Amino acid sequence: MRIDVVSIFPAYLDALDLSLAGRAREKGLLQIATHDLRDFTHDRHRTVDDTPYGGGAGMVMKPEPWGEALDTVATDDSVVVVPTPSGTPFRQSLAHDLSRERHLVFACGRYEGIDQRVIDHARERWRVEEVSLGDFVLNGGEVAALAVIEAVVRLVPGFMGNPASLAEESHGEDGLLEYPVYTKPATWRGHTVPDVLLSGHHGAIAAWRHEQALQRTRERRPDLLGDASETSS
Ligand SMILES: N#Cc1c(-c2ccc3ccn(Cc4ccc(CN5CCCC5)cc4)c3c2)n[nH]c1N
Repeated sequence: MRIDVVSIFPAYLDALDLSLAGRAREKGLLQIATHDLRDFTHDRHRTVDDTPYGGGAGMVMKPEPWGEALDTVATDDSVVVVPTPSGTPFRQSLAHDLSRERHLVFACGRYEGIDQRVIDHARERWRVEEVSLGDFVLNGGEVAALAVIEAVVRLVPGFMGNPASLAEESHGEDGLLEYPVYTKPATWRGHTVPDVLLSGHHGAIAAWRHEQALQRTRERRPDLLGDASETSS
């Protein structure tokens, strides 16, 4: 897989060198490159924004630099991922979908967003996914790109050291939240580990973990359980 990220703050993505993505790059499973949007401007001030048509606060990112950047970076089989507050909520299902793609191009906006014509034009040439991390407001798309990249890259076949750990994850096939996890010491500041986890009884451990996951999901994310959440025992 290849990932290209276009941003006016490309150094924001340096954190990827520290994470799983860095290891994937070493293993040859992943190529990642960042691009400074200002390198696709031609004026002395390397201008990337202007005032919004129709008025309103803030500035909007100009279409021309984005057009040149995507022309340069994207290829026929690219998927252009655009983080935006108005995007589709990013879910594990989309992470799985994107992990099978050959080339992802992240368009990280700033200011009040990217001129809509950039997205509309991109949809004429590539698959475009406008995604949101959640119902809160960030100052730009870089943080979202980091999160999406990490969620996607860890699903790339051959990437995770222990693929079995992917099988048990939250928001996976069973759609429940993660059960609580423990490690040594057995007692820490007066807090003990649940006896069942020390029992060696794998059936009982699996049942306890499922019940814990169900209880947590009921309490914190009843929406994941559908209509049955109120009535199930
Ligand atoms: N993913 C994700 C995101 C983002 C995100 C992603 C990308 C960009 C690019 C710029 N910003 C800043 C911004 C802030 C407010 C608005 C809304 N305004 C109302 C009237 C005109 C715009 C538009 C943009 C971004 C924010 N925020 N939250 C998420 N989950």
